[in-house]
Amino acid sequence: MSDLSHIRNFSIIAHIDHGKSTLADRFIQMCGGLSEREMEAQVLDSMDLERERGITIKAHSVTLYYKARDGKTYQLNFIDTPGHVDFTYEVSRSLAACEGALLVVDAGQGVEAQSVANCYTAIEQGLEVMPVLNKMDLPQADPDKVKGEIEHIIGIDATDAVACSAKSGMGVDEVLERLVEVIPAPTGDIDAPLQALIIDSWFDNYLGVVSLVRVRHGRIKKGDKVLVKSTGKVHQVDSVGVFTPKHTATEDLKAGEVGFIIAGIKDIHGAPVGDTLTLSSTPDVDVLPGFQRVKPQVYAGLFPVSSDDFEDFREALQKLTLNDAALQYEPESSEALGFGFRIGFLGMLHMEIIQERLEREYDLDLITTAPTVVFEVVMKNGETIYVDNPSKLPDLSSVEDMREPIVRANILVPQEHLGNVITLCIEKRGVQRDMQFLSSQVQVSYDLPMNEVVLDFFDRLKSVSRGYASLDYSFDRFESANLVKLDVLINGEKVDALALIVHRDKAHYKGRALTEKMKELIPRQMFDVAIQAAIGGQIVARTTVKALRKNVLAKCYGGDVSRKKKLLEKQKAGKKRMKQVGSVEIPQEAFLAVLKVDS
Ligand SMILES: Nc1nc2c(ncn2[C@@H]2O[C@H](COP(=O)(O)OP(=O)(O)OP(=O)(O)O)[C@@H](O)[C@H]2O)c(=O)[nH]1
Repeated sequence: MSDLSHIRNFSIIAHIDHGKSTLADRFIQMCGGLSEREMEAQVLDSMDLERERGITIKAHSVTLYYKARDGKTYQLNFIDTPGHVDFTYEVSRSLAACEGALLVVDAGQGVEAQSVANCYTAIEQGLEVMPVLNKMDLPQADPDKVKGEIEHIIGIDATDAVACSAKSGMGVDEVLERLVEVIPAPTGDIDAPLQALIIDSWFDNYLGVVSLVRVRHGRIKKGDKVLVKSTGKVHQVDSVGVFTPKHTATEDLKAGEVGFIIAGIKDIHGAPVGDTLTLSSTPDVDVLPGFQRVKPQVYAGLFPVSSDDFEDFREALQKLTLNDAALQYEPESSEALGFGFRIGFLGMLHMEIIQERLEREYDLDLITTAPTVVFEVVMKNGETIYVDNPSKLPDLSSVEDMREPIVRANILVPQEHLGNVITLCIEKRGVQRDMQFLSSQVQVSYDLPMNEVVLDFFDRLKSVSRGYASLDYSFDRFESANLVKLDVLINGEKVDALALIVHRDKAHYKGRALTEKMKELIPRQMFDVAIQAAIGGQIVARTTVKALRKNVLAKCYGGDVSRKKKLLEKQKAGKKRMKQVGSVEIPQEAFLAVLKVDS
């Protein structure tokens, strides 16, 4: 057996904004991974979008060398995890590479649902969880209260929780000391045949596919012939190394270590996440337990505003999937919007990010249709189909049963906001499953239709609880529901891209609210525009956008050229995201009007 006692592999579990990135930056600073100049704010959140939104999406790793008080130098491999509920699946992957996890809790804010869920995952995977109280510099920090919450809600001992401030640096050395003390060293045999788990793979424009791996046994070095177990393909290793966080080549990667491998693999499907690597000389090595495949939860159609952009759009999607295995798409054609793609997303945040990347990085103008979940439809002929597009719903006369996805949602909320949260859950057709009062917070679970949750539930929950409630949810089952298709007609023409699947009890209300909202969003045109909502053949709501009477420019005083120009520019910018449907110009917002009709 080899000596791995100097290695610590760990992740940080934290709710969004509790300070994970700030703490990681401190670690990097203290362990000298980067010079002061290179120490750009929040190095781990490297993607522009991530930085702007201040959230961590992709799991990365950093290898640091920490000289502890016992005089020994430890190799710390920190695997980053995303904090947002849409990306929960990436968490369990990152944890699979670790022996321990730091549970970072904002000492002013207390425990939040997302960290509870991730903590349970860590405990299930057999990790040592070490609580850390962060933001101790804040006046509202209440360590005793938060320790109590960690013990009550999560059920781990928090008496020895280390208190620190990632921002000021206070107590951070104590966090590192405790880390090497309580998190176990990995086990593994350097002399055994190579067995390595792919934690993540991404496409780099210069390097090709880069895979982050955790080596269980054996060693791997440049020039080795590596075998990808699931594909059976052999590739020659071009380089191995670690992120310090700079991309740094090393001589080899050994049992217990975490680092990257580059082996001339063309696309990420050639190095699937959760797969096992070995050497071509030892093809019989056992496959390590992998990860559950992620399934998209939300689907939407995306269409280029100009049909000339279709091929560019296809190429952009191909490139994005190189880095995002969760992204799935297939061509879709709509009578109203022409050719585009139906894309599956993990959640609304994922959708927004992809949309933004397509527009920013690939300079595409796209129209997105209202997102929908997948419905299970049992046909009278016994066949079961899955519908991810309302306009593809079969005629109800041939349908035996319609089923909608139900999620189990766990919500943590301070008592004073509980009433509002319950009201919201009832409004969203929720069924209460459990409620527990814990010191200052209440933990409630609800079964909720996923359709109600993915669209705006999270935002509503935040607003009814003044930001204090937190949420974690996961798919539970399909359940029969009285669902109907709500069609929208513009000047008497059904617009397929505006169709929705809704609960029958809410269909009339939704139809009215939707047509009202669309009336506000569709600009006045040279003629009246009638907006109708219909269920089956029956019209349930109608509004009209009155024809435009005078030229907008007439409003400006004759001489004010700059103002005129501004107005024209504004109109032009607004135009970019409009789509001509029949004779009517419909703006992007009108396609997403359903997201704005509740409350
Ligand atoms: N006062 C104070 N603020 C802190 C401390 N640690 C982090 N912050 C601030 O809290 C905010 C969130 O910190 P991040 O490190 O970005 O949080 P995160 O958990 O990484 O968030 P995600 O990347 O979105 O998961 C930032 O504005 C930090 O400056 C601390 O110890 N004290």
